[in-house]
Amino acid sequence: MKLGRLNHVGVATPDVAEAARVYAELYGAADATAPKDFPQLGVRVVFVTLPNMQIELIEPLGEASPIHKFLEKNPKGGQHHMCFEVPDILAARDAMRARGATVLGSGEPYIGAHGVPVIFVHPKDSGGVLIELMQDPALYDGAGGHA
Ligand SMILES: CC[C@@H](C(=O)O)C(=O)SCCNC(=O)CCNC(=O)[C@H](O)C(C)(C)COP(=O)(O)OP(=O)(O)OC[C@H]1O[C@@H](n2cnc3c(N)ncnc32)[C@H](O)[C@@H]1OP(=O)(O)O
Ligand SMILES: [Co+2]
Repeated sequence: MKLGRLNHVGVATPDVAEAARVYAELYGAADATAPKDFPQLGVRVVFVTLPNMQIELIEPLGEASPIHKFLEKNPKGGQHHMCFEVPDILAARDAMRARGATVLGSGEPYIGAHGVPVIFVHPKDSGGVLIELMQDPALYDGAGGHA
């Protein structure tokens, strides 16, 4: 298993609409979706699309959100994770474990905001950077993840 394309950088923020305004007005990155809630993932999301990748602005939906603690520690928000595409998410999960990394949660891939299965690798395994691995959408056949 080796990393493929950088799909997105996740940025935690207390207010995705306000963060999207900053990327549009300060950087001219105005190709952004409307805020959308993903209650099953515990986040509200705006995708800012750039020529080569996306910025995924994420706001917590309540205290059970996986980014709630991060925002408690960083109230103004900050860079949260990087997401790379992989050709086979189950093979990637197994490779991470075989190489001694900690796959978060149950380790079962689940459907992320892009509609394909994802897993997360603990930040302690990558020098303090939380890594999301995403099934390459072009190679997704509908298998390997649950909603
Ligand atoms: C939009 C949907 C989806 C997509 O489709 O793209 C997403 O990207 S959603 C993104 C949010 N979801 C996740 O992050 C899921 C996986 N995350 C987790 O399981 C947890 O958040 C975590 C990474 C295990 C952290 O656990 P938590 O309980 O929130 O905090 P702790 O205080 O226990 O953290 C332990 C340790 O890790 C450090 N940490 C926490 N978050 C990060 C981070 N984003 N980047 C780097 N380091 C992080 C934290 O500081 C602690 O360190 P120590 O104090 O040194 O132990
Ligand atoms: Co993400």
